[in-house]
Amino acid sequence: KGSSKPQRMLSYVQRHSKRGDPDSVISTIDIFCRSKEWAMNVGDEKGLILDKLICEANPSIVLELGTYCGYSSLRIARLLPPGGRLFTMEFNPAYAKIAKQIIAWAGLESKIQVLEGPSGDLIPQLKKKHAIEKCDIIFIDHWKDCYLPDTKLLEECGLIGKGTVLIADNVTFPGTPDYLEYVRNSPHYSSQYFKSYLEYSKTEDGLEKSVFLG
Ligand SMILES: Oc1cc(-c2ccc(F)cc2)cc2nccnc12
Ligand SMILES: [Mg+2]
Repeated sequence: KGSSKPQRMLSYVQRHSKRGDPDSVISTIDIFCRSKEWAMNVGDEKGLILDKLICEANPSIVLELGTYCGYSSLRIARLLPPGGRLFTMEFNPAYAKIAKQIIAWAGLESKIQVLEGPSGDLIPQLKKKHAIEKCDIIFIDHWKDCYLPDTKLLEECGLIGKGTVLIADNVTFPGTPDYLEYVRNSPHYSSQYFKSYLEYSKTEDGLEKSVFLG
């Protein structure tokens, strides 16, 4: 049977990072991914850009599409103001299970809620089930062909309001052409590309920041 990469990442975190210290957990995951096994976290280079965008927006409610092992959940939640909340959606139950343990190890479980299931099913439940009005920031980092349909669904559900900031990972590699075309050509969004590199690699990638204008 053997272990999975997420399981090996969790073990490495529990052995090499300081419990209750999100920065220690984040840097430990980056060391694991650089020295042991590459993994699809947003990573430290794009992560620094994400940090800056989160701090600038000072968000209360953040939605993340694509939890994986919880790396970006930690990056986001550690910067939230008191009372701020992160809701993160993960389709893969094995990933969600590991993410919850990494989030707990880092001591951020009170700020993060991991929602398991397809984002297309979970998004329409957010308002009623989680008393969410509008999202301040939406970090999109799941399957590339879901970026655009989920953005349209979020608009239809009234979860995107004037000033909502969409931040999308991997818009260059693996690439999300239909999503980019939409946010860059829509009169309702003001978009900006932050050039960087694919996590733990030399390939170009970047984050697209799109502000909803109303
Ligand atoms: O950041 C990412 C990178 C990759 C990815 C795929 C193939 C490669 F060769 C390299 C990197 C996939 C991802 N899927 C979901 C969310 N984020 C991802
Ligand atoms: Mg990604």
